[in-house]
Amino acid sequence: MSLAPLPLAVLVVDASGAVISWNKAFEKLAGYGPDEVRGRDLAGFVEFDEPVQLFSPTLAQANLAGRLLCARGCPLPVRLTVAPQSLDTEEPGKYSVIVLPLAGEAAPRNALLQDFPVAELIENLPCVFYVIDQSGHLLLWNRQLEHVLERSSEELPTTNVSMFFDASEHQLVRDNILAAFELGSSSHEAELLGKHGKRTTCLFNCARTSLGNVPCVFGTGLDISARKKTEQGLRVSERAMYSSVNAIIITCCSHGDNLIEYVNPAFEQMTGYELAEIKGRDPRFMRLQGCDLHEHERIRVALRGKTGVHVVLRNIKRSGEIFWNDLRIDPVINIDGQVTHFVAVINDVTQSRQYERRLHHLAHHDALTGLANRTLLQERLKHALHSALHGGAAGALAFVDLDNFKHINDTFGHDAGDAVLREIADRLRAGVRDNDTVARLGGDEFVVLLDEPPDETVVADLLERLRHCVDRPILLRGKELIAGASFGVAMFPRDGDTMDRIMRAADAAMYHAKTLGKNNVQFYSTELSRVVHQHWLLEANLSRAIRNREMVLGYQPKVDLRTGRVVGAEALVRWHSPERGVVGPDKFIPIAEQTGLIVPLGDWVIGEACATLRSLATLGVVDFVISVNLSARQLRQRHFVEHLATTLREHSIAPNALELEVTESQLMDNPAAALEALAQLKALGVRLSIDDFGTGYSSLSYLQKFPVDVIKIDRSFLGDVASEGDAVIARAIIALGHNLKLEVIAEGVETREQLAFLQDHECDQMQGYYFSPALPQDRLSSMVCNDVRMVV
Ligand SMILES: Nc1nc2c(ncn2[C@@H]2O[C@@H]3COP(=O)(O)O[C@H]4[C@@H](O)[C@H](n5cnc6c(=O)[nH]c(N)nc65)O[C@@H]4COP(=O)(O)O[C@H]3[C@H]2O)c(=O)[nH]1
Repeated sequence: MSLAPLPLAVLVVDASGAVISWNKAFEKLAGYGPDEVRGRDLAGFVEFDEPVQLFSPTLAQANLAGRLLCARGCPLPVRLTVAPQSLDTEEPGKYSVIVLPLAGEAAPRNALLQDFPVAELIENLPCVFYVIDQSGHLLLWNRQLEHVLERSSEELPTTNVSMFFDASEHQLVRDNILAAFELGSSSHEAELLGKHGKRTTCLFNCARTSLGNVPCVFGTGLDISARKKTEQGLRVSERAMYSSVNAIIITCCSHGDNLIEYVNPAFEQMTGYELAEIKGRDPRFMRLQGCDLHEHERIRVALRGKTGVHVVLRNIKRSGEIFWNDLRIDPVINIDGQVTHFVAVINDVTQSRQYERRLHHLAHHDALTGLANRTLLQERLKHALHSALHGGAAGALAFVDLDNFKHINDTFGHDAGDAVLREIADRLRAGVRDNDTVARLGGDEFVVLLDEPPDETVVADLLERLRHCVDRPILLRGKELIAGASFGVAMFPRDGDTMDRIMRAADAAMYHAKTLGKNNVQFYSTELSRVVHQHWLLEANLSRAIRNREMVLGYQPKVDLRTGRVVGAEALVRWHSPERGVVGPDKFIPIAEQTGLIVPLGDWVIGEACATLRSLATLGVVDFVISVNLSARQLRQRHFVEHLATTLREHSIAPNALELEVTESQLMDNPAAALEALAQLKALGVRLSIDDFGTGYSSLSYLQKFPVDVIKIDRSFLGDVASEGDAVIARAIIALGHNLKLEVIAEGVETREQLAFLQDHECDQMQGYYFSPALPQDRLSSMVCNDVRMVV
């Protein structure tokens, strides 16, 4: 081991105490030259306070006090540490003696420093070291600098140090070196550039000195690249946080609470609160009391568990305005793994929330009336049914169908219809409690869902009251309209334990209310279910029957009352059902009307009647008229006239061989629309007849305008022609028809007296069991071909 660089005074002695080696520091401390040390004993230099047996093989370490006998003459109090050089196995029995002056007696610091191995130290410094002359060139440097600059030691002294930096920093570097020369010291940060692109940011600290009278600056450059990078990163995050459009709150939770430490400008702008006034407060001061409790609980749990959470809730701004927050809270963990802070990012989602709500409202409400729509009704019914099935409380569902809506709509137009629907909606809504639901399913179909009514009597009373409300006149453009409504009610779970069953039961009850003459309230019952079931069965079978051609036409002859000749026939449809036998039209025509099946059925009847006319024509029968009954629904079909023209053309039938019978009530339902439809049919050339005349309330002015050819006296007026009442009406109808230049036909003629009456009053034609019921086509053909006549 070399003792030379050690700053402490050290001697190495053998077991006899003879000095084997020593260092410069010892010479310095004792004031002897090497020749004066060599060959002497330790005892020649040191006086121990107590006599000691020093060097035994068992000695581990000894601390002793004594005096160093210095060359200067005065003994120096010292402490000696003696230890065997046990590691040096080559030279056993050697001991190190470190001589330390006691406090106050230390050699001057400079003296120690002079012995310090400065060159080695500089070389191994963990930073850049340099000495620069006034021209800006390096005089001295350490390995670290070569390494950072990626240059060899030959290149360094020839380059001005400013060249080791980016051009943008040259001035800064020069200024700082100059400052050190002028002011004694300076410090700055700059980035050293390696020859091959390496960049090292250093903190330079330099000071003025001189080497052999040459003024220079020396200093160190500490690599702060990593710190710079972190600082830079922090600055970016801080900036990002500052300029984020999302509001950010940082809270501190180190002391078990959660208090605001920082909010960014976006937060201040969003809430109106400034950092200064809310710093140190718990962010909960902004919450809307009593709302979003579930969300607040989730936040509480997350904060306690030091985890993240995402919620959407309402808070209050400084202005008192409530706003919707999309709030994401995340913990911030320090290097020790402790959660010290939480960062909350808030997005104001008030607008999108309102938009969502609006969409939700639109998706769940009827645009015209604002009532619940089918979707919302189903949701509420599902919920009510669930409570009924599991909680035991019953519910009631009522279907409400307006009785006169179609008439109002057709007569007064759609605007009036809409106004009526809105008014009815208001009345229904006003008549129930807040937790009940009133819905509109479309058209004039309303539904009332009663939430947990006490019993059926209460339901009946309430719906009866609602019915009265709906039945009150509605004032529209100075006219009083009455909508009237039929109510069908199902109690659940008694009448159904699924939504579908409940709806069907209420629908069935409403259908029943309609058949009972409308404007009444009917509850569902099992008996009703049977009737309705029959109805539905019929409905299902009817559509199949039309497809399977189970329909048959009968033809009731029409007789000229002057000649007794058969001049025409009325086509009457029958259903030859494989299960039920022959079913009369009274049973199925109303169902066909309700379901719309009347349209394909009516088309079939017209086609069939045309085929019969064609077959009669081929038998040479001309001037023969077949009439068919036309339903109002057919008449309303948009392309009915074109369709009819096509059918006539296809069968090569002259239009005036076909007569269309429309009932008086159908025409008067919407006279204006009827007038237009009849005019188009007339233009086509077909004959038109008003059926059941006298049963409706035709206004004479309309009657004059309708382009009809025939009026048909309803058979109820021929009941007892002997009675003055019936006879008067029948006579008046015949006279009226003739005055309007129309033919008059009597239907349902059964007796000789009726016939005589009609002949006496010059009625033109008759049909009825007196002469013939409806006949199959072949029998009609043979009757007409054989000119079978009624005896007149
Ligand atoms: N008591 C009595 N009745 C007689 C007499 N003579 C004929 N009748 C019956 O009176 C009804 C006359 O037809 P409607 O008034 O047009 O009344 C028809 C008509 O409104 C409707 N209908 C029949 N076929 C069709 C059709 O193809 N289309 C449409 N839309 N309705 C039809 O069904 C109703 C009933 O038809 P039907 O049962 O065939 O009953 C027929 C006929 O069989 C009689 O002397 N005494």
